[in-house]
Amino acid sequence: MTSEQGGPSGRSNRPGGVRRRDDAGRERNRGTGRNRTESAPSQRTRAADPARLVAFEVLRAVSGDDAYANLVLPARIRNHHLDRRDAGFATELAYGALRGQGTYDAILARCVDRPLAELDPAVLDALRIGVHQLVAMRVPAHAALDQTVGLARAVIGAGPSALVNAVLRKVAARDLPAWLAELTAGLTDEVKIASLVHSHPEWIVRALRQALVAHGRDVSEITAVLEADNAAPVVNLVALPGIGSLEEAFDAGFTPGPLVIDSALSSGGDPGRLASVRGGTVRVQDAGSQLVARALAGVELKSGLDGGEERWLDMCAGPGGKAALLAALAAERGAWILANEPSAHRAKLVAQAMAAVPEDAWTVRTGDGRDVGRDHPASFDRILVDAPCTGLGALRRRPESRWRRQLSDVSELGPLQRELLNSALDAVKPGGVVAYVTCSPHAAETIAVVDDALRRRDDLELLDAGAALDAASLTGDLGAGNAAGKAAGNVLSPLPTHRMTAQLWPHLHQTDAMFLALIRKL
Ligand SMILES: C[S@@+](CC[C@H](N)C(=O)[O-])C[C@H]1O[C@@H](n2cnc3c(N)ncnc32)[C@H](O)[C@@H]1O
Repeated sequence: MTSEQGGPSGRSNRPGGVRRRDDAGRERNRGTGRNRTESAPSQRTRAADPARLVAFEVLRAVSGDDAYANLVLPARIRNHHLDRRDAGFATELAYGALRGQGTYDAILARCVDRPLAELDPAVLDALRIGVHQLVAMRVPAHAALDQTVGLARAVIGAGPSALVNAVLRKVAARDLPAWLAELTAGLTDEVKIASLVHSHPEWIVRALRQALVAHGRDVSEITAVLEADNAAPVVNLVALPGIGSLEEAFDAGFTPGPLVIDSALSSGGDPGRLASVRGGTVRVQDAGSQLVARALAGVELKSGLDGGEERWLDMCAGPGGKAALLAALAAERGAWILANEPSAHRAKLVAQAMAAVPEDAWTVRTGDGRDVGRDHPASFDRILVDAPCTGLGALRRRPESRWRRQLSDVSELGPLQRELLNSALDAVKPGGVVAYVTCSPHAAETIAVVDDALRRRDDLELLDAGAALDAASLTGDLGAGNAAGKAAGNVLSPLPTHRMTAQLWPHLHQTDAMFLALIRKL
């Protein structure tokens, strides 16, 4: 099926031609009466296709200015007035080229006569965009070549565009399976092979393999984990309980979320077009985040025997996703929540996120969570520590982060994670519960941190986080408790304490890989 595009991006970038893109991003040219694959490079596309230009600008901002793709992309789409279909094409191209960078650079290294580091970074970004179209998108090779060469000519120059043309022609000589066979020929190291085939740094492949075992799963699941990281994630919505409604989202094509109440999901489209999302009563939030927040809210307390209102704390609240859901849940049952965040800018985002919730239900504190235990000892019934972490469980949402993160980040974050958890354990009332959460399954950021707390203190008891997630879910059988893996026959792990913690996985639950431990103070 093809359809004519309206708006500025539907106009031809070439004299005499009208550019059309179908659902798969294929383009058809009409009106020039010339077979463009036969024309010389210098006579081909002279201006950049806006969708490809947007993808290129995103890659340049990410590699040149350390920008975040998910923040840059929407602004560039707006600047270039892309319609919905072009925006989808640009998103797939930018995110795909960023996710696939490891594999694509390995392919390019075989097609360029010098080390890639010696290329102009802009040329390298144009090449990555070209490779993604050639090996991973349903774009005809001639369109991928012509348009990428045209882009390079328009934004970098005629000389570099000739290099781009020559290199991409070599890339186009093989399809992806043939390239992968060539790249991995003679290799026996499973980590190296997975790193090349699934475009993850080797240290992350190693860490995710270890994380599977540490959380009681089988290491053979690594392929599914890496594939899930490379798939475009669905958009999840949450209607703030007692405040928001999903009716408008359902009318717009979202479907009810299967995992958690008051949620919806969609595989495409911009949720920002919904008035309920713009008004903040419905929010974009991964189902895993919703589940861990609801699990904490649902757990039975042995504190609060004084009969007063429950006091909750979100110790690391920015930018406020879980704080907003927790605040709405707190408001429903007459509780109050303090949302703490050290960064003033992010603290403002937290207040904005909670703005739809009655304001007597919440307060924002701008400060270091490590001080809260000292400043407010034994003061809270429920505390969320959504600790700063490597984010290795959310790689599908942050396409560039796998290339930015380093092994050293894991050990650098460890002391902060431990201090925050310890501060929360000081701040919680006896009988109250602390949820320690990360969007990373890395054993050093999850069970090792919880183990240390349990070793250092004798006033703690671990609750069954898997059961709490099940109770918070619609299905009741998530199988996220780490005991589930043990039952599945993995004899290496987990240790007895680990069996009480829980780990969600993108390949199993279609959520971010959130870790949850629920710790009660005795
Ligand atoms: C994983 S994010 C939290 C995400 C948030 N809960 C949400 O759902 O939107 C971790 C947050 O911890 C904050 N943070 C960093 N150092 C901190 C500290 N010393 N005390 C408290 N929070 C800290 C970061 O600024 C960041 O906003």
